Parts: sequence; C-alpha cells; structure tokens
Amino acid sequence: MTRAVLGIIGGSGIYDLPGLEDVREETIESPWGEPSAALTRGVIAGLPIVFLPRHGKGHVLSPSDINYRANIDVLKRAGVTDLVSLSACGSFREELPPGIFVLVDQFVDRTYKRESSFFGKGCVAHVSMAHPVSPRLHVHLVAAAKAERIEAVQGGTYVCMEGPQFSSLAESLTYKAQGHSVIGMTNMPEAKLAREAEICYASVAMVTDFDCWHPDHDAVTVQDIIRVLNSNAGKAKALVARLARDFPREHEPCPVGSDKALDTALITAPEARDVRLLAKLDAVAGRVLNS
Ligand SMILES: CSC[C@H]1O[C@H](OP(=O)(O)O)[C@H](O)[C@@H]1O
Ligand SMILES: Nc1ncnc2[nH]cnc12
Repeated sequence: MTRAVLGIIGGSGIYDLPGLEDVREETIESPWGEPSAALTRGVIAGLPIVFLPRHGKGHVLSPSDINYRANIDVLKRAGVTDLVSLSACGSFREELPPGIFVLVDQFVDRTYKRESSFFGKGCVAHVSMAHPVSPRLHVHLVAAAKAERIEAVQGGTYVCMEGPQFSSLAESLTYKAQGHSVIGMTNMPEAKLAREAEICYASVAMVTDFDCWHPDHDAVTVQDIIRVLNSNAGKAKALVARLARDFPREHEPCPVGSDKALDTALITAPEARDVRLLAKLDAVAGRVLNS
C-alpha cells in the first residue's frame, strides 16, 4: 500500500494554494539543479499536498527557463504520487471559450530548447507516452469539476510550443486545422518527466484566449490573458480543494502503468551503466535501480 500524496504545479496566475492546513515551506535539493521555488507542504482533509509554482514566486521564470527536471525530481523526493498541472492556455475551438477548463488527455510536443529526459548517456530508458495522462487522476478531476459546477471538457490535445512569443497566424491556423484543442508553453517536457519519475500526471488547461486564429479576436496579449487568469485561478483553487477532499488516501494503481513506467523502460546493461548518472537517478528511478 502506498500513501497518496497529491502534487499541484501552479502555472500563470497561481503562485500559492490557499486552504492548506499545517502549511510549511520545504527546500529540497536536487542533483538536477534549481527547482522553480521551495515546495509548500500542507494538508487538506488529511491528504498530504505539495505545491510548486512553476514560474517561481513573482513569475520570474519563462517557460524555456524552467528547470522541469529539478521540479519533477523534488516532487518525487517529496513523495508525490499523483501530480496535477494547472495551466493557462489558448484555444483552437469556438466551443472552448475563455473561462472553460479542458481536462486534456493528449499532448503534442513542439518544444526544442529544454532538457526532456532524466536518462541518457550511461543509462538509457524509453518510457511509453502513448497515454500521457493518468486515467484515475482524470476521473477524479472530472468529478471534482462537476461537484464544484466548474465547466470542464473531458479530453483534448494540448500543443506545447517553445515560446515565449505567442504563435504566428500561420502556426495557429495549422494547429487548429490539425484538430488540436489548446496551446500552452509548459506541459512538455513536464508530462514526460513525470512519466519517467513514475508519477501519475494530469493537466487542467484553463482557457484564457482564442490564440490568434479567431477572426473576431485580435492578437493575444498578456493584459487580456491576466483578466481571464484571475477568475480561472479562483475556480482552479476550488477545484483542487474538492479534488483533495475526495481523493483516495491510498494511491490507486494506474491503469496505463504511469506508476510502473520504468519496469519495461531500461535498456542499458547493468554493468555498462554510468555510476554518476545512477546517483542522480536515486529518487526518480530508485524503485527499479535498487531492486
Ligand atoms: C501568461 S500567458 C503565457 C504563459 O501562461 C502559460 O503558463 P502556465 O502553463 O504555466 O500556466 C503558458 O504556457 C505560458 O507560459
Ligand atoms: N495563446 C496562447 N499560446 C500559448 N500559451 C498560452 N497561454 C495562454 N494563452 C496562450
């Protein structure tokens, strides 16, 4: 039996998590470098919660500057079993207007300037990303949104662009024509790294704008986004509080194997593995490397 620990990564506009009891800050060192901030630990209705603002306090980190590996590593060290990302995003669909939450189930990774794996020279691993979102976490988010009367759509594809500039009209029209739902700049490689760390992951993509494809809406501006962000953030916090109250206290085995992703992933022969890399993998891959 594994005790469930719920991790929350706050995106743009979400730099704290009110409603936690027994709150304390915890700084955890990572061999992967500096995480975005100290972790905030607390409890909601007895469930341990760990919160991390991905852009740092005061939003000082751009999407390309976030150390996603350090963030996931410290969350793993903090015992997080299930991780929810709260993210602002643009929409490619008329029926997904600003204010709506999309409980995405797929990602397209268009990033190119980020470290996207814990593994590499001296310890190679290939995890499956066929189903990047943990279905149990998704189901709990659907139920929490329903209970809080938050308008949330089940399923959708999140395109992760490098940024920090927003898309050109040609890019926006291309992603729309490809049938994708929303666009943001942060869920990759976060989702990939969570999978490598055997943490169940789900993302709440909170629509702030129509990107730039929409004939009735001008180009995206941060000012416009912030106006929607603030009301989205209030709903997101209510969603998390409900999710936590109703969340199983024991970690539920993941139907798509997120929590056992490394069972079938390592390919480097044990005698050929690099001991320095193995030392850095102590938290992320300790379960399989030490067995
Ligand atoms: C402030 S709008 C652009 C910014 O917002 C999103 O961040 P997050 O996913 O952390 O909410 C988007 O990905 C960009 O980083
Ligand atoms: N239109 C957009 N493109 C990329 N990231 C976003 N975050 C919020 N809106 C966005």
